[in-house]
Amino acid sequence: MTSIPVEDNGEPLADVRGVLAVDGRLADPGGAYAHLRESLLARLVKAQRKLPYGYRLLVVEGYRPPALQRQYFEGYKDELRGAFPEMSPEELHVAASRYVSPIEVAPHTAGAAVDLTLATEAGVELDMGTPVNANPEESDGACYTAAPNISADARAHRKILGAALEAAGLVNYPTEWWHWSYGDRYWAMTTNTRTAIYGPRTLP
Ligand SMILES: C[C@@H](N)C(=O)N[C@H](C)C(=O)O
Ligand SMILES: [Zn+2]
Repeated sequence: MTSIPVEDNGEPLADVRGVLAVDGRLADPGGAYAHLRESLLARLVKAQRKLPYGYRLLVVEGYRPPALQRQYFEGYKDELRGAFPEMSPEELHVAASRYVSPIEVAPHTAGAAVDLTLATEAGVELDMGTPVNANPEESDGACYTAAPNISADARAHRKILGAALEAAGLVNYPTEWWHWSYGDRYWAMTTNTRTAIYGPRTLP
């Protein structure tokens, strides 16, 4: 994926709070987690309008500073090393990359990816089969978007979420039902677009 060029269009990061419902479980003091590229946020607003009556998007994490992305990647690699001590460093890197992006291609550091779920108007989260951020080991693979080992309700909720977000132009990372992106390298690859339009940046 690193072969896909990035031509950042310079679009600013926008605050999601006050526009969509945002959950505070991963909040940082500066509010970085609640920022996304402007056009991605506009697409989420469109997606929310496509949801059935009474459903809302609930944003959990958007922009991630590079240092935090590295911390997530190394932390998960350490967890895997403890569980699978026989793995070589290369195998650990590949296995960790399934669930957390290595820094070179991380879409959250570009404000181009969002982790989100569905909730009621009152903010009660719907059953999606696993919590947001459940990893493949702890969820027995149920975090995969197309996993068969979830209830019919959870399947229906994933379908509703996916239909609204796809119609708004976002793409899903199939290891994680909650991870959607627009404008990053993974989006460019999936949509056959020549370049990604958002690269890594810092929050002013
Ligand atoms: C860690 C998880 N929430 C996540 O965001 N994973 C993707 C693949 C990422 O790090 O970009
Ligand atoms: Zn994500």
